[in-house]
Amino acid sequence: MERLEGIWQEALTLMEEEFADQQISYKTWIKSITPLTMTEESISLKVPTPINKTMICERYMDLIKNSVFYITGKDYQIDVIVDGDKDLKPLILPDFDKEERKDMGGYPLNPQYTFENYIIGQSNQFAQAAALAVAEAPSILYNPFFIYGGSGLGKTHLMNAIGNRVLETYPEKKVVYVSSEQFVNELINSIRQQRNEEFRSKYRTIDVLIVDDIQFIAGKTSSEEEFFHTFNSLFLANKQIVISSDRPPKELHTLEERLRTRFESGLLVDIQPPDFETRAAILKQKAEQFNLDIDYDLITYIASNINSNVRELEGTIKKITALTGFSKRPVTLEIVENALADFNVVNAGIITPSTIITLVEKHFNLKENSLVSSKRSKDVAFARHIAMYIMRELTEMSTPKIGQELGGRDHSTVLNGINKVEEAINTDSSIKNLVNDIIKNIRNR
Ligand SMILES: Nc1ncnc2c1ncn2[C@@H]1O[C@H](COP(=O)(O)OP(=O)(O)OP(=O)(O)O)[C@@H](O)[C@H]1O
Repeated sequence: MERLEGIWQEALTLMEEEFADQQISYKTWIKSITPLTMTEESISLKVPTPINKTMICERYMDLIKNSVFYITGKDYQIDVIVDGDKDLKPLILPDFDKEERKDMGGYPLNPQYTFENYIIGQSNQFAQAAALAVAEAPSILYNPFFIYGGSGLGKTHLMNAIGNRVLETYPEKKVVYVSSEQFVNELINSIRQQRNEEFRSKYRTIDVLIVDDIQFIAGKTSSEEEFFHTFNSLFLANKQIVISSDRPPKELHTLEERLRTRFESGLLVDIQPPDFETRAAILKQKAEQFNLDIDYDLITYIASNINSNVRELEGTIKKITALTGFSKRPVTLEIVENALADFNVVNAGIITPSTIITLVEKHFNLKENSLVSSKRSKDVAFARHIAMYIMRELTEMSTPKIGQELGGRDHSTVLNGINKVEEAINTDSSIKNLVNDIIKNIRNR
């Protein structure tokens, strides 16, 4: 047994390297394995759920076998056994007629939004891997699952992809996708029509509840109250809850504390604006989707002019398609510039964190890299706070990402810095002018 444990530890190290940035998948499928027994020919491994077994057998068997072979020089047979003691099987309701789903309310899922056509890059791979894990094993892995990020970065796409995949894999499950605005409207109508009970029973018999843009519920007391009860009853019944928001729960300032705590109790993932390669890949995919014949040079030209929002990338492709008259006319630079003009971005240049850092340092006459250093002198700390504030204003970066850019500071330090600058701007007009000047310089650089 000791030998097996040693082999397994080494195998884990090898396998972890293979997963590189996909730590969620590694933890979910590989780290959860317990080595059980070993004979001359075979090794048995224990996994927590039947879904883990399926995933191991279908996706990761070669990886495991190869890693064990690399360490032992022997081709062991690998047996996978589900841990019989834990009843972690997903709750499956009795037969559920697909037609009935139409009566479940909520928006219909968008069949165009799938995992297959979701382009993965550095900015979203963590969110995508976690979303896929949730879709493959609802109620088992990450509950609630909370996705946050700026507008147009693909949250709705991922949420729908989860719903579509759940229905594909578990057609008997009741999946409801709803925006928080729709939830609020339905609640108000049900109160008006004295149909509260109907509303409650509808929302409390769902297997997977997907709520988009939860920020709109924050501050609406009776809706929060109702949502809190819906959340609790689903959660206690081991049903999957997926939530999206434009910011992390901590920054939903008007949200009741108890809801915030509930949201934070599951897995929080963020989606960042896509990097250049991802933008180019998304544009390429969208161009194919619209049958657009466009050179890769022009794709990269668009990718370097639109730097934050996937919706705008998509809009540019749609505009180009319209400008070419839906004909097979080749796309020219002129057409592209024309399309980009709509988004007011031609030659606007990209505002990167390092541009902001450099210009703030120059403005305060600080040495290069002062803001990312560990220096905490008053003037450096003040300039750093200004940089945090400006990053929040001019980019779509989340506070953890801003912290990362500024020398690995944590989310609460960034939030604190931004709050200080906000306060100063509101009380001191010279600081307001100073910040505005720096922003102007960054924009006109
Ligand atoms: N990684 C991606 N791959 C392919 N398409 C994407 C990707 N990310 C976003 N999109 C597309 O960009 C458009 C906008 O995305 P989506 O509506 O999901 O954004 P969102 O984050 O929900 O925005 P909002 O907060 O404004 O509702 C959609 O058409 C979506 O398909």
